[in-house]
Amino acid sequence: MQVRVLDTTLRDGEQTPGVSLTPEEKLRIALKLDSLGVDIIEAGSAITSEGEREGIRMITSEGLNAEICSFARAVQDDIDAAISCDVDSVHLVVPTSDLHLQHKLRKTEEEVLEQAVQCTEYAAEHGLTVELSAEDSTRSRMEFLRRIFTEGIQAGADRICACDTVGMLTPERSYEFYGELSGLGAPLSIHCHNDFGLAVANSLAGLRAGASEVHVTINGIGERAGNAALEEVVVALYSLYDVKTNINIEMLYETSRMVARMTGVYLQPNKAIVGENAFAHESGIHADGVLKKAETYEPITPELVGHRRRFVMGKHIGKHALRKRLDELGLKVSDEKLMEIFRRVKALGDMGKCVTDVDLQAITEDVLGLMEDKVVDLEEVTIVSGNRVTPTASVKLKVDGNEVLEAGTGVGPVDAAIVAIKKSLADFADITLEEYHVDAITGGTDALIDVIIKLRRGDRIISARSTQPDIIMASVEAFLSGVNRLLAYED
Ligand SMILES: CC(=O)SCCNC(=O)CCNC(=O)[C@H](O)C(C)(C)COP(=O)(O)OP(=O)(O)OC[C@H]1O[C@@H](n2cnc3c(N)ncnc32)[C@H](O)[C@@H]1OP(=O)(O)O
Ligand SMILES: CC(=O)C(=O)O
Repeated sequence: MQVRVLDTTLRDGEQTPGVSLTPEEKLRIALKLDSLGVDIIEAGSAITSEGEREGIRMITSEGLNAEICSFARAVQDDIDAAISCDVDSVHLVVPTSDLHLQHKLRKTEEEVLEQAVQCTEYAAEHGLTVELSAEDSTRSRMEFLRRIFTEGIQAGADRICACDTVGMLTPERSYEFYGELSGLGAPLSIHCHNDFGLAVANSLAGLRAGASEVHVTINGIGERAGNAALEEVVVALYSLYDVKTNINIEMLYETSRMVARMTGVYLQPNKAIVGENAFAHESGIHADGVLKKAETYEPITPELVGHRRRFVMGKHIGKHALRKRLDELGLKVSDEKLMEIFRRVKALGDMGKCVTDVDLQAITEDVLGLMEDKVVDLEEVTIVSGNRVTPTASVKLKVDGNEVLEAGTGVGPVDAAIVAIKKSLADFADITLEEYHVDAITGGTDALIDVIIKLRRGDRIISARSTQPDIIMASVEAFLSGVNRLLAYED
């Protein structure tokens, strides 16, 4: 069995409140989806706006492998708009529940049926592949649903789709429901929403019942709680049901990240398959198991979906994972020192802190006694800054026992201070600042400032950190801490 994938990230996904993509962004995502291997790209809803049509046209003019589809209501103008974008197909949507007919369309079943048939004929006559879709089908009368699909197929619909528009199915009902629609004479598609968190389970149940196409979005974005997530459906089919799709599974993680970046809808860390924690391990028992045999706590390999495994340091850590991380950071320690580092990591965890690599390096260097004799010590720092002066800093340092006085100017007070320190050390060691990152941990102008820097000396790169309410002092301390650690390694 092979399942076809219709990706609607660019249509239903873009209907996520707050998301709108420019034509160029749509094109970039479409190119990615095409290389991912989706069979059909629902590129948008051509009637929506001029920009939407421009985006769809940009996509159709690329000659992609995927079929390019536009959403259309059962309205001739919508189909004409789709035709003007040169799409291959329309996802022609007709509400079918009494609720939608009476309150939204204010039409009878007969009127809607006629509208659906006419629009199907019109689209087919204009050379479009037609996927006739019933909106709110899972709250519709089965008899009417079967009738609209049967007459739609007679009118030229190539495929039919039943939408669980507000996510009302359960896996059991989905199996029954799609089973009843799977023998009507055209391939059946599934379109499930995630209002009860069941979109993926319902999609899988419907596919098992005989549907052959599934509508999904990257990261499960879409209206309200979203749609069935492509990555979850595809990997479940592959790993749990032994069912094939044309998706290049190893591109799932990069595609997920791209869509998150471009839509601004970022993932919760525990998102299945593509979340940052999907292959991360902190607890000692798990990490030890994974180090010995990854399958113990990983149902699939991270490489399968283009992700990566991570071991996270914190309260639940065990010694095996700690040793591994220290090895990766190039820090060699005895069993006795390992126990001391282990104890300190646990103590930080008990204080509610997460332990970053910078913290782990600092703890290890302290335990190893690398920091006992600081080569560089700050005696004084003075800053002058304002709207009519060039930011200037003077520093007095003790460098290897000798007093060094220097001054520097910069684009701001932090830059001036770092320039002055670098000048003080110029004759002593060739150290360069590779990265500087600053965060305000708490809110307000009196916030705690967290500065993380990366320094290089030759081939060795280290990170250092300082957290203080004063951004200049945090920067100076982080810099000097990094310098001392680099110099300590020299010994
Ligand atoms: C479940 C889904 O995801 S449906 C897809 C949702 N996507 C969109 O809405 C795409 C973006 N939408 C838009 O840009 C606009 O809503 C447009 C251009 C489609 C229409 O805009 P407007 O003409 O201003 O109408 P508006 O959006 O206010 O109302 C929708 C109209 O379409 C009708 N309609 C809704 N669905 C359908 C349908 N499937 N087939 C036919 N008519 C429909 C409604 O009854 C209403 O008609 P009315 O004006 O006669 O009352
Ligand atoms: C058509 C569609 O997106 C829905 O019914 O959910």
